[in-house]
Amino acid sequence: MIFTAVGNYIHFKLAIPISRLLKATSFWQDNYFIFREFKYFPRMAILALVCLLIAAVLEGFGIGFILSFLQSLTNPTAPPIQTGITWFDVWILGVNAPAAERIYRICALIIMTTWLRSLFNYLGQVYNQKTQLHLADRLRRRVFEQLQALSLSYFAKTRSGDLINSITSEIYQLIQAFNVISFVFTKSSILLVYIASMLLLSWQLTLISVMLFSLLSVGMTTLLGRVREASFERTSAGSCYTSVALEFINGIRTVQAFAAQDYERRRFYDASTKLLQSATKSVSAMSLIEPVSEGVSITLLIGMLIIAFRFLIQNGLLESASLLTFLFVLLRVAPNVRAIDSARAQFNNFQGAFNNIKELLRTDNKTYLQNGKVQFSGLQQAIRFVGVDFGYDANELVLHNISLTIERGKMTALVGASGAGKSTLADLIPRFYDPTRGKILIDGVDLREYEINSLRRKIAVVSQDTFIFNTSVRNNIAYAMEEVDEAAIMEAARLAHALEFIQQLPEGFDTQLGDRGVRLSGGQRQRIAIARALLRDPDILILDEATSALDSVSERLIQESLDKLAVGRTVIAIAHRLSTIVRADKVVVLEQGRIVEEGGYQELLAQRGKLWKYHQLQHELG
Ligand SMILES: Nc1ncnc2c1ncn2[C@@H]1O[C@H](COP(=O)(O)OP(=O)(O)OP(=O)(O)O)[C@@H](O)[C@H]1O
Repeated sequence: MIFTAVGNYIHFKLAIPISRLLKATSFWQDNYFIFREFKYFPRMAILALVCLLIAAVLEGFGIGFILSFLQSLTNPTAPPIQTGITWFDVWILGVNAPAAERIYRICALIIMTTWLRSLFNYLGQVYNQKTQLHLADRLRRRVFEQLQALSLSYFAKTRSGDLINSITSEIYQLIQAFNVISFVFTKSSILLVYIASMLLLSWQLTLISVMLFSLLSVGMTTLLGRVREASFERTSAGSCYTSVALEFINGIRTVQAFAAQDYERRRFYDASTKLLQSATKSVSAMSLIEPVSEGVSITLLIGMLIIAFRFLIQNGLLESASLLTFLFVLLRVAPNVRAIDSARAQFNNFQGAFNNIKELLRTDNKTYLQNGKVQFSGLQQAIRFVGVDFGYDANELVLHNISLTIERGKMTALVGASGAGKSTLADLIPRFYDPTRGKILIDGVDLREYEINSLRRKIAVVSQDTFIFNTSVRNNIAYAMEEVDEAAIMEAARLAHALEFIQQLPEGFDTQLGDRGVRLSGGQRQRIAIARALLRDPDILILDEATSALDSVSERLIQESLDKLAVGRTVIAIAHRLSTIVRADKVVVLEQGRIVEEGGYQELLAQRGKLWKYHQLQHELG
């Protein structure tokens, strides 16, 4: 018991000096958000630990048997090593049997423990890897849920390259870190067993070894700090590299059109060089750990030998044979200590990834849209904006004191110069953002009280930048809808005047559209978007420059379809071309985020105000 307690104490001293232990405590607290994931697969994690622990204990037994074997060979007349457990000593070790038989028994035991250790090591590794893969899966899901819950403003402020880097490379690194943790666990368990056997041989030498190796570990802390620092730099360089690469790929047309290959090459090479430099720094710092650790531990071993010889053997406190055996064990201990130091270095190397994922999963510094409970079954009367202010940045308002009523079944058009805030105003209705001040009521209920998905399911938005997924035409039109009638998809495509070009595609509705719909023209993408909106049969239809990418003939045809679709629905239309909104029931003119005119189209024209000016301008420009 005492030996185990001392061993435990010494083991911790050896593997993690006090200062590191304190840091480690805060480390567990800091990273609890990741460790708590283990509760979802406790059986696997526990099995991994138990198997690795059994393997470590078996390794200890193996060493004990080897020691016994060596002793039997070098000094056959000496009394055999015994465990003190009578049945084990008599029946297994055969202490009463002749020397030759004892040697055979020990050989058999060495072979058996080696095989058993290998088996448990294998099982431990399998469960360990499985645990890590499950952990990676859980973390990926958590990150995804976090991204789903975040307000759009977060995405406006964050580089997509950073997010992709977190979801891919950083999570991978984090899992590598867990690999290192289990490695340290295994090695520490083995060390514990070694230290117990060292204590049996000489507690004085054990104490000195533990103190010296602890000093070595403390000395390593400075080096580990450098590794940690380098890891943060590498994470940031990795994010930057992914962002640059992503922008280059996404913007390849613009890059080529502006003959910006040299400019992009410089950006890419810079990012790649920074990644190289930070990775080299981290590798150099890490590579230093092993040789330093090796040099110091060999020096310590020789020092031990001198101390033992000078003080213990000469004073008769230790026999030479015991010293040799002790050194044999110590020689096996040293590589384990070095391995643990290296693993600590590697672990520090992953700190950047830990911080990155932790930062991404933090909830206290991000904006979320609060979900309501009221199910939205459809607009009954009107959408009312009451004194709404909004700013993407709280200090810089984009909309000022908007008070507006959008009546059910009517078409409301938003008109104004570029940047006046039309799209922003429309974005508040499906709650892409919440007002900074004031409120929006639907049938008298605050928008925030509605269950967000029930609300969004009744709204369709056709915007200027349509996102086309890399899947078939059919799946793009019926995006995220299950069990949709084929005839309904065809009808939506027909109404959006998309049927003509879809039927000419090589595989019709089954044609894969490529990343972001690169295989379609701007106008074709817009038609797919209109078909997508029509298929949803929405209650509220937001058309934000929905026909801007179409030629005038297509625009007229689709406008007719949209007009038909608009019957009985509430439509909010944003258009620069006034011809598309002449049938609007109400026109709202915005200027620098303020409503400056509101009324029927003809009525406003008659007033010869802002709308009339726009009208005149467009008329003059033809
Ligand atoms: N995601 C965003 N983050 C920060 N500012 C934004 C964001 N989107 C728009 N803005 C700013 O808000 C203001 C209003 O933009 P908005 O897109 O609503 O104008 P708009 O009237 O629809 O213009 P356009 O007719 O050119 O589409 C602009 O000054 C714009 O720079």
